[in-house]
Amino acid sequence: MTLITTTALTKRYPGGVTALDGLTVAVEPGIVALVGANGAGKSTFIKILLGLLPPTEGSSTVLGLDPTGESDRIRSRVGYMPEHDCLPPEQSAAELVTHLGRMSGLPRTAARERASEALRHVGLYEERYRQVGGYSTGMKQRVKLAQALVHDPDLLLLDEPTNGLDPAGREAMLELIHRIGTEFGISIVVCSHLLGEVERICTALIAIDGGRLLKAGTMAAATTVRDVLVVEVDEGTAELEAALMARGLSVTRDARTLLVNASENDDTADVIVAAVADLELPLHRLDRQRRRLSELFSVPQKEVAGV
Ligand SMILES: Nc1ncnc2c1ncn2[C@@H]1O[C@H](COP(=O)(O)OP(=O)(O)OP(=O)(O)O)[C@@H](O)[C@H]1O
Repeated sequence: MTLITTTALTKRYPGGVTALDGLTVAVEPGIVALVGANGAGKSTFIKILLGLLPPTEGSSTVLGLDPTGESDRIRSRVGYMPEHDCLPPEQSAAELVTHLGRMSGLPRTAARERASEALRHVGLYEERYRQVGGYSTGMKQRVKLAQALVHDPDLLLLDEPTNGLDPAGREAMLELIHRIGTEFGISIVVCSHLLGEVERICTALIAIDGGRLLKAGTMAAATTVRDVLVVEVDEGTAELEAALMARGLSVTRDARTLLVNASENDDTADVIVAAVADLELPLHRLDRQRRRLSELFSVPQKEVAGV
């Protein structure tokens, strides 16, 4: 079943801001990156999917359900990690997550057990009876993730889960999200304005810009390879550059990396390997250059529309 669909989804806030503007997407299950600059409309999109906000126009489905009429059913199957810190400081993580499990409809004992389990998954089991107010930012983010997981959802909507974290904390959070998505088989939508980090852990992408769809599809398609081969040798870069040019290849050099145009000749990789062997150089790397996700946002929108 398609995870999320939207048709011409539009949200205009009172006061005239158009946060979403005719967004049409269909997303398959997996770990989905919802990317866009600050103010692009990501939080608005998530809130509409949860049924917390009505759209001005258009429609959507989440797990086949309609957020405008079936938001209770959606919230029983979807876990939501909001962007901002909204945790009561005097409660322990165990109390808080149990309470939110109860609110999701779990009986008391099941809520307590599920809360312990969710806190174990996010690495807070040992600390679960401490007051949340004394937690670090990383621990607070993990509590928010645990409460999103407590009722065993089919889909997690995570709004900027790495916000406020230092590089090590971000890395750990991304690893955790990836593990939850792959080991538990839960679909996840991760909102982020940091392209590099979602590029690594997500299988699909929805990119929005000013409330409009910039691109949607698999991450592999979004970062498709280019007709450029990347060559690195441990020594002899200049010699190799000259040898490749002598063999008629078009080469540009970027420090220790040689970028070789491979669009005109299928044998380019073979020619490179032969040149490296002739010069008896230690080959360190030879592969196709991938397009980075960040490049999506640095090209004019009309160039991307047809991709
Ligand atoms: N309740 C509101 N009333 C009026 N305008 C709003 C409201 N909420 C959001 N907006 C505006 O709608 C636009 C999209 O906001 P939204 O929060 O959805 O973007 P975002 O991509 O999640 O950004 P951020 O990452 O900064 O939260 C912004 O211009 C924002 O100022």
